[in-house]
Amino acid sequence: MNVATVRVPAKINLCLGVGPVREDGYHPLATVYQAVGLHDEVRATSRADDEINVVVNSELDVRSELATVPEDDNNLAVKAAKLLRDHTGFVGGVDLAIRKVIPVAGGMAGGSADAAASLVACNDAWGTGLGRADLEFLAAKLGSDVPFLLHGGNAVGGGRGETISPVLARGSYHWVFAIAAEGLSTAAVYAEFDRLNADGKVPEPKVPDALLAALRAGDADALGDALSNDLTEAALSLRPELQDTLEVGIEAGALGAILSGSGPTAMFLASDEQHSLDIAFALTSAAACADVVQSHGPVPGARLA
Ligand SMILES: C[C@](O)(CO)[C@H](O)COP(=O)(O)OP(=O)(O)OC[C@H]1O[C@@H](n2ccc(N)nc2=O)[C@H](O)[C@@H]1O
Ligand SMILES: Nc1ncnc2c1ncn2[C@@H]1O[C@H](COP(=O)(O)OP(=O)(O)OP(=O)(O)O)[C@@H](O)[C@H]1O
Repeated sequence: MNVATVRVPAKINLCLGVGPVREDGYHPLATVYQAVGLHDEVRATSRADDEINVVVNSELDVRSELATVPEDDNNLAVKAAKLLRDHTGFVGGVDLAIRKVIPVAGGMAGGSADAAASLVACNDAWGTGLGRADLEFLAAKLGSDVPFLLHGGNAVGGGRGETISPVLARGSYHWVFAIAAEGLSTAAVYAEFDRLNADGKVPEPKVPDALLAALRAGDADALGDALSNDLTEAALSLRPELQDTLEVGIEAGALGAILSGSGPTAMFLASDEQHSLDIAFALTSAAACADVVQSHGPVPGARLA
């Protein structure tokens, strides 16, 4: 019996450019990912038989959403373990234990993070010895965000999000996250994007030059101005009250304020630790969300603990 524990971060999209829906139902993206310091943990304990089991628990169960995380074959961490086993021909099973901190259905890629962590943890516990490139290949099959969660740091995402390329970046950034009481379905937000754009022509997405320049310079003010998210209108159409949450952070002087991915988490850029506390305080006082979390990025991707 071998045990491997992996810590994996959440992601945010500093920009999220969304193009016209493709024939396979996915949308082409031009995004810059950043991994941030909210971590899930996945522990893999190898089994001699062929069972793959999962249990999920959390010390931060602020929302009923945790109950919606499946403890069966639908869990993305289980899918990852099965994919690795099929790919390598390994004979044996695993018990997976997930400690969730990343908000569920929060637009921060929590499920994708657990899938990335499960790949790394099982690869270690089973001794299957796959390298980075093979793990990234499997990650792309599991979901659009999964390859980035292996990678971590900052990266440009293309294709449907699964193609990762490096970005020149410096600086560490202070973030405040407003966690909503109820999650939003990623598929539903993309469907709303299509509905809202049914009449117009959606241009091919592009990462804004101003954002890349801000990251190269490590300039938090410029980064705040350059944050963007093409899913904003769709997410706000499904959840109009998120506009109020964004405004509370803006009034508290956030350098930038957007929704994280498909939402409903709102993210605010602060200039330093004290500013981050001020924004967190304003959000809490205004009861603008269910929970407030301060964090920083970039941080590394899925790693053995
Ligand atoms: C919103 C983001 O988090 C931004 O990084 C991602 O685009 C979502 O990534 P994800 O949750 O890993 O998405 P997947 O599990 O691959 O897809 C979930 C659903 O989202 C929609 N989807 C996802 C990615 C994409 N580029 N276009 C899409 O239309 C599809 O309806 C898909 O069925
Ligand atoms: N390990 C997992 N953790 C969380 N959710 C999971 C997991 N496995 C499957 N799911 C399912 O996926 C749904 C979406 O959860 P997730 O937390 O990944 O959303 P998200 O963070 O909004 O995703 P993204 O940012 O990638 O769009 C959950 O409601 C749950 O049903």
